[in-house]
Amino acid sequence: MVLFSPPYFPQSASTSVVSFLALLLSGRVFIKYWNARHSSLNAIPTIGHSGILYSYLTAMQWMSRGHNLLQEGYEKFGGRPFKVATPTRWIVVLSGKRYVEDLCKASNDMLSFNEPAIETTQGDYTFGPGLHLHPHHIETIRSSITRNISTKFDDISDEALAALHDYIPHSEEWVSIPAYETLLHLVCRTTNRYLVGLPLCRNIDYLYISEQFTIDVSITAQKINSFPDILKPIAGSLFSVNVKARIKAAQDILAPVIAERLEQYRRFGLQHDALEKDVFTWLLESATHDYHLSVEDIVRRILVINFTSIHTTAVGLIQAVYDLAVHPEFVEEMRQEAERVIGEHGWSKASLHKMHKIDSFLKESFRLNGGANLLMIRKTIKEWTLSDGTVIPPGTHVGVAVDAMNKEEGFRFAEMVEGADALISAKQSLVTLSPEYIVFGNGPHACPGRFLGVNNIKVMFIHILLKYDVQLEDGSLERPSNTYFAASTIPNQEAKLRLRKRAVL
Ligand code: HEM
Repeated sequence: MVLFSPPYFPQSASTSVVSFLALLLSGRVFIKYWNARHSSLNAIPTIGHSGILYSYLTAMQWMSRGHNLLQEGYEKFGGRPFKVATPTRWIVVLSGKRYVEDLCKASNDMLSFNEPAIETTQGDYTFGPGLHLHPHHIETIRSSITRNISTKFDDISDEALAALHDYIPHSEEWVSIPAYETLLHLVCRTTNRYLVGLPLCRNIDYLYISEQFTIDVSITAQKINSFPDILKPIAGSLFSVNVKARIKAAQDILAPVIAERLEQYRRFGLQHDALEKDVFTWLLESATHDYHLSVEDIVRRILVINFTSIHTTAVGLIQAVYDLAVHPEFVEEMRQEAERVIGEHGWSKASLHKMHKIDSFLKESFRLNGGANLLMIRKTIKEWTLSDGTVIPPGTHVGVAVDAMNKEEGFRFAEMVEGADALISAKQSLVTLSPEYIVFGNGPHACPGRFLGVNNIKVMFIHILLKYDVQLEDGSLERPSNTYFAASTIPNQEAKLRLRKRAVL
């Protein structure tokens, strides 16, 4: 019989190992302490607690009070840079035109967009390695996805109408709908009609995956991020099971279409007329490596495009419809504009550009209730000196307190559509980037999908505006409150909307 016994370490050897590890640990703690004491971060004022230990008290509040901390810092330091402790690191918070311009001017070897983005999503474990290495899908969004909006405008509009028909009970009376859920479904179907086309965009399982993928990735990344770097590979493989299952389920649905498209591409190349104008072809157009031409890689990139587009677009639409419900005084003015432009120029992408009042309304809605209260997050690669002389050490996360910066003024629709301001708003539309208006970020990494997102929001918003009277459930004019979580702003998920079909159409 073999007796299993614990491995034998002579007493002195095990004591030496323990002493060595303890020495290593205290060395690390000492280096961290020394670096913290001598970091140039200490010269930047702090909101909340700043001591090496006390800062953890603020870090613990970040998840529930991040929004308040940013607002308090913005007010206390009058728009000058400040820092705030979060559970994983210090973040240096900037605000205002001057610092946004500093961010935009900094080169890619000074500030990294990708590092914090990969960290936040734990992309290597969630999306899978390779996606960030050659992110050609961003080129797909910048080129083909943006270029084809005009050509496929009728499809987008058709799907928005079909989805409204399916999701809103048919009645001549007022009907009540859960706002968040219904508008999210509407966005998901409309966006996917453009991306993957019929019949996939109505496949319930595919739609469910498209909506859930963002949530799965966010939850998984949070779990992985709660582990120290050294344990992340283990946490990554343990916690990414759900995301992997979701990718596999998407692959089961999309594989036949992708396999057929790849076959057509190999036989005829990209010039073949029979190649549909959709995301499958567009991804082939911007592919740069052989592995991009595989079913698995294409599925992952379609999910990532959904990840970047569905919830961002839905937040924009939901907040805009809440604003519509609480600002009945602007409804007639916008309806008249939409009807006049459609009457004179038809219903097309070009016509949307002529609807300045609707653009201004949406711009205000986006400005006051975006999807995040900290944007343009970057990580310093080298020591970075701001234009006011503030020095930020390498390896620091910086971001812009967009919400605090935007909320200085209330809903400015009336001023924007009257007098001189109307001219300004016509020139600076919702998609125009500027250092004062950063809902789509700014600089080299400004949102490449904003043209599609805004086009789709306008199409859905205008259909709702023209087809329905919209109220909050009890006719209340009080805007449904947002939920704030760390740096995210989530539109109210409980509010109900009352809709009544308009008699005129
Ligand atoms: C209309 C709603 C949208 C909003 C509010 C929005 C907002 C943003 C913001 C704030 C950024 C970061 C910019 C920065 O840090 O400078 C961003 C980046 C990005 N967005 Fe959007 N977005 C929207 C829609 C979309 C859509 C529809 C797509 C895809 C079709 C998309 C794809 C992306 C991608 C790929 C990036 C990363 C760009 C890069 O790596 O350089 N977004 N978006």
